Amino acid sequence: MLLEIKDIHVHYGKIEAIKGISVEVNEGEIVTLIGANGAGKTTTLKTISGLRGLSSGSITFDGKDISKMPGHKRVMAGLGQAPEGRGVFPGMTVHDNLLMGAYSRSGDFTADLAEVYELFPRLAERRTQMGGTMSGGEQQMLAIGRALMAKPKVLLLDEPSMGLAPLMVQQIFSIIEEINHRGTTVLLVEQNAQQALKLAHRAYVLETGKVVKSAPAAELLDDPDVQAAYLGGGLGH
Ligand SMILES: Nc1ncnc2c1ncn2[C@@H]1O[C@H](COP(=O)(O)OP(=O)(O)OP(=O)(O)O)[C@@H](O)[C@H]1O
Repeated sequence: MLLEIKDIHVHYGKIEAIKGISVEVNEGEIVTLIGANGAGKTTTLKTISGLRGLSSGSITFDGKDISKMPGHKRVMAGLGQAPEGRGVFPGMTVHDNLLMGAYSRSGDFTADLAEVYELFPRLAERRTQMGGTMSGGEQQMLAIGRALMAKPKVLLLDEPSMGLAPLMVQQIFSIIEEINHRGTTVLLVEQNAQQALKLAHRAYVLETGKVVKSAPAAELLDDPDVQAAYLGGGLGH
């Protein structure tokens, strides 16, 4: 197993937001965490990336306990992050934003830059444009491209579909699929349960800080409870 989150508890002050969540991600998989607003998806992802500390439980990545490792070291160890709200540097060009993604690496990354531009032709067209003037979808592409520049073993994605038009969501999701085909494992947090379940191999359903279901994604797409709660009242897919 590449990434193992074991019985983590996370607090905001006295409030326990995550009440014992366990998630496993195997090499080569796309795993998704779905759930309503406030279920704890983002907090779980932030805890994995090191932006929040945990009160108890453990996170093991690539055979090492990283529970107490600082966030930037987790990136260097191979946990790539494209944060919620994108985190693009607005006053830097697209190109420089991408180069920032490789800051922790040594050696030549020309081939990786070329691959990111190949995956995202839109970024290649706009390489001299300022990050802050890109559209929401383009900024999402840039955030993912920048994360890829660190050559992650696992890519952590926090709601990449947020605020995007359906066509752009489809584009982003098909690029995520392609990134996975090329060998990167993906852990995806999504409100858009339908799209996420279509893309992922396995999924976890979170409710109020706990996992209430975990199963192959295709199974959850057909689960009447999941359909009623997260897929538009079972209107099909
Ligand atoms: N900075 C914070 N301070 C206090 N409580 C917080 C903070 N961030 C999140 N919470 C609380 O933690 C719980 C989990 O929130 P979280 O953002 O992880 O959920 P989520 O499933 O990602 O939802 P959303 O899709 O709305 O982001 C919620 O009850 C939320 O109010």
